[in-house]
Amino acid sequence: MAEVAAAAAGSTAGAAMRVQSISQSGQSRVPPQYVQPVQTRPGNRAPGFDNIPSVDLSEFNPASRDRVREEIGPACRDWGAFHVIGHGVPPALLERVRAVGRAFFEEFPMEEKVKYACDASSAATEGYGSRMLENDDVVLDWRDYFDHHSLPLSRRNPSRWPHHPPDYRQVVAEYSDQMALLASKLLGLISESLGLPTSCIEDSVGEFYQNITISFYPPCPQPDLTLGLQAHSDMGAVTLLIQDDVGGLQVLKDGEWVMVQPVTDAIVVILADQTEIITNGAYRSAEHRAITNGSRARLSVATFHDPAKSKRISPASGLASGSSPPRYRDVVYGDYVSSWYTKGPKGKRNLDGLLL
Ligand SMILES: O=C(O)CCC(=O)C(=O)O
Ligand SMILES: [Fe+2]
Repeated sequence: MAEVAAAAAGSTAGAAMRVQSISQSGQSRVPPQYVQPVQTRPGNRAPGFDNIPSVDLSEFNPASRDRVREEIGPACRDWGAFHVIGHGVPPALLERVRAVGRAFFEEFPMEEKVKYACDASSAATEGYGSRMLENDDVVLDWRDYFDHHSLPLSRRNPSRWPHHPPDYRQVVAEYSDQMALLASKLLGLISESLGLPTSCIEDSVGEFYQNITISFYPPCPQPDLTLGLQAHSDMGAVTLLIQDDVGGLQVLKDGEWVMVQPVTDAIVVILADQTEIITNGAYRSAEHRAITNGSRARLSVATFHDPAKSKRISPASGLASGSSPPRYRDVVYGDYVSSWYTKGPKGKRNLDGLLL
């Protein structure tokens, strides 16, 4: 342990232990804080499904809109997560954002990385971090990350983002804009697939508060005992995620963990909790987690689209009236976020707490 502590000593703010430092120290066992209790360990793969569903948005025009809606509806209802292909975001940009992320984690020395450390004493601050929750009694995730506050533009300050490689900031800014456009297009289709006006869900969410989190999961000496990221659903409206070819994202489907197999150039769409509330439970947020890998480092880039903290979220009137009353209590989004960070995700317990 002394070596691990020494290897992690490069961290300053909050003295957070960096998973990458532990991984590089070459220990054959993970420190005890990373060992999951038996019931949440990765276990065996579910035999039932090879992958989450896939929806092709190419040739997206008024004539194909019906087909796309018909595919998106069941994917949202039965899974809450699906791949989109033919999404119009240039594959070179997806590759570039993965490359700049990898460069930060793998080419920057630790003493440079920690200059960007996020404020470990409060939740979801921008920068380089290793712990999602402040609470000390939780099992730790085998993950380091960099969180960027990217939209609205008033929150975007690229001077707080890594300065290397030289195009890091420009790539992340361009990626942010492309993801917001795609999120808006998807929320429109998702609304239509429920018979709602195109803008219904986006109007309920309001202006997007977008964060981009690049997660880095270093090789783990005990992948059977650990999780890269504990089971959770995302808090906001919709998450767009890309991963590399290592794979490790899993989605819970009918009580079994299904591997999200990497699909070249695809983007994973993950419905988040506010969309479940707005659709009055017609569409469910996806419970998901990341497992670790014994030999290869894995990188993912998750782009979250959330309401403003002051926004009150409630089921859409078109889905919660007459014979189908509201199934969720209204919530001010900022209160939802505070409670999520205080209690921790434990699957979907925060959303379940709003059920009427
Ligand atoms: O790395 C992944 O695949 C999952 C990331 C994720 O779920 C998150 O950041 O909320
Ligand atoms: Fe997530």
